[in-house]
Amino acid sequence: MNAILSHNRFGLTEPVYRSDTEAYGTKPSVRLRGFTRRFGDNAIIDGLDLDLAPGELVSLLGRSGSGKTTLLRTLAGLDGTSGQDVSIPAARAVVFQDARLLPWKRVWENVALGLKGKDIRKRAEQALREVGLGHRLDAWPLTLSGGEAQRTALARALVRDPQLLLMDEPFAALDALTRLRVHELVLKLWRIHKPTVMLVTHDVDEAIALSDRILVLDKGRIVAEERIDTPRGERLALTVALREKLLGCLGTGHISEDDDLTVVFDDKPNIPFSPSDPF
Ligand SMILES: Nc1ncnc2c1ncn2[C@@H]1O[C@H](COP(=O)(O)OP(=O)(O)OP(=O)(O)O)[C@@H](O)[C@H]1O
Repeated sequence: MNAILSHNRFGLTEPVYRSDTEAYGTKPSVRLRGFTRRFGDNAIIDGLDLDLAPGELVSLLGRSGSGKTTLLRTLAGLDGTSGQDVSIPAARAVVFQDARLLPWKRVWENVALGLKGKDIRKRAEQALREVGLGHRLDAWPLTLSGGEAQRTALARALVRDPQLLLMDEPFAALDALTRLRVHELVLKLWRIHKPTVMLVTHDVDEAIALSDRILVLDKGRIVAEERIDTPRGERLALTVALREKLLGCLGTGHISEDDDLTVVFDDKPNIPFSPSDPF
């Protein structure tokens, strides 16, 4: 069980205890039925059904070109969904792989960008404190480290109090140690604010460490799904077993299922090799 404070951005009240695996609400936060997205004649997303429960943290794995970003853009409302059976929350925020900060605006101004109403600086300040950057409010983005820039992007998303937080490989450009620290931070913030999260990642271990559920997308369809009930603190042993299975679903990301995976030697019989061999 994790002791957290009940969610009120401007006045933290009594603690609420919530386990990692507590059941979520029954009414989905995100619901797609038979969703299709075409570019020309190609159905990049092909008749997809998807439900995300409120407060659920779901990772989306898939080879390059499988449609992950296209799906994320749909959930962000950045792509046309008209005439389709799509239900997404109104309050959404996106964190991209690059922090996308405006270099001519100070850190707090980047976080406050587009906010309306009173106490905008105060709200930005509060969000920046939450990501551990209360001391860099007036800094210029170009003076931030990669991890700090991504934390600023996270603060900019959080300050909007999103019901749905979408993240497109937000940790990919960070070094291994910084990535682990930002994982911890994201989990801490997620436990406090409980947005529904869709995380696009290429990193199977990251998906196992963070998620309630992992989806594997291939050619615009969900081809594998793993629900993880093991508490996050106890996932190391699980990782070893589950990563092989998920890597099997993914291939290497470079070799397609249609490729001929047979090597022919002159003096030996055909030797098949596996997409997970380290080439
Ligand atoms: N605006 C567009 N016009 C035409 N084709 C597009 C457009 N956007 C995406 N595609 C195509 O849709 C397919 C899926 O792209 P998408 O970016 O969703 O894949 P992805 O799984 O996120 O890949 P990656 O892991 O490499 O980022 C690709 O073949 C891409 O070329």
